[in-house]
Amino acid sequence: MTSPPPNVAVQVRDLRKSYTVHEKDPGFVGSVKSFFNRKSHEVDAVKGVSFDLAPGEVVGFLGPNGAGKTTTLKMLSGLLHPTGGTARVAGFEPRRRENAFLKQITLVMGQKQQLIWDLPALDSFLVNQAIYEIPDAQYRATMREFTEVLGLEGILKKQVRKLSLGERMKCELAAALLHRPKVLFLDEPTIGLDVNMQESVRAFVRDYNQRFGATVILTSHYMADVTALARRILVIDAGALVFDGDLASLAEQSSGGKTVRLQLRQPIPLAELSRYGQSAKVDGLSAELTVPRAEVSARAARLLADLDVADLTVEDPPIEAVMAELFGAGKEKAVADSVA
Ligand SMILES: Nc1ncnc2c1ncn2[C@@H]1O[C@H](COP(=O)(O)OP(=O)(O)OP(=O)(O)O)[C@@H](O)[C@H]1O
Repeated sequence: MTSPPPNVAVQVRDLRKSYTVHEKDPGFVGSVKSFFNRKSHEVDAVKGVSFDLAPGEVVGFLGPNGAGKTTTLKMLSGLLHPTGGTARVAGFEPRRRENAFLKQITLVMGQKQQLIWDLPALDSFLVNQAIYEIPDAQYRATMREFTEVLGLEGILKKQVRKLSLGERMKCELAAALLHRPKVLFLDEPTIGLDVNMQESVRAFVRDYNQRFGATVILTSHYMADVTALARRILVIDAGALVFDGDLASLAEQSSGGKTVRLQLRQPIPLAELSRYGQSAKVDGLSAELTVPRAEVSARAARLLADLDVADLTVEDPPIEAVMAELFGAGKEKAVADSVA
């Protein structure tokens, strides 16, 4: 494969990964049987994915459970060898795991930890300083910045096992970014965190991206992470890329209509508002309803002409609703949420 142009940080072409899964009946008899007659089948986890990321781009990588997100990120960070296709990250072929490559990337998995459990986080940081050969001055400067942005003061010297989940996640992020990688693979970095902690992780990632011009691929089940950080969205479903575009165009994929919110000067009976659209709600002088995407202008004009409207806004459905609809799961909930 020829080198990608310098304005491409991540280049993925027809990337594929199949796992061989060995089957075994439960129990001792099953073990003996499988010893003599081993059965297996292939799982095509990633089926020919292609995309390019520009340096500094932040991309949300979305998809239902088992879609192939983690497998893709593991291939891009060199932990898994692809079955087919090619990837180049920061100019390197990930599968070779060259030192120079490892210094350019990081993989953060919210469900896994790299900090040493029985030692203070500071000790793990020193280990990483040695592994990544971070010069002392750069280590101290980065530690100062991270301590300030993440609020690490007071927790660095505590045994990791005694930290709260949120405190530990902040330390995990700091450890993973200490060597100032240029490409970040963040797999569910906010999983299990409370809303405030999620927000501080987001702020940290945003700050890091801006400060170092890092390229970020982020998977998250919390749409707030994605909407706050990423303009571009890649959606993978059953191993295949089914969407690559901005958030607004993802919302366009929804057939669920748009939400019209009204601020009225005169109260209106619910039955009357319901004539203009679906799922109408009235709360005092505030009202909302869902109207078909293609008829938004016409319905809005009618509402303005017929009612005493102080303010009218039109919103796309929440991204959760679009995703639920795209994946055919929780459709009723999606519709309910989209007008909540
Ligand atoms: N080591 C493995 N051996 C066999 N099959 C695997 C292995 N790892 C993942 N798979 C399968 O590959 C598919 C993709 O899994 P992957 O973990 O990449 O999905 P994901 O999109 O990250 O899902 P989630 O959102 O649930 O984390 C799934 O069908 C999964 O069961």
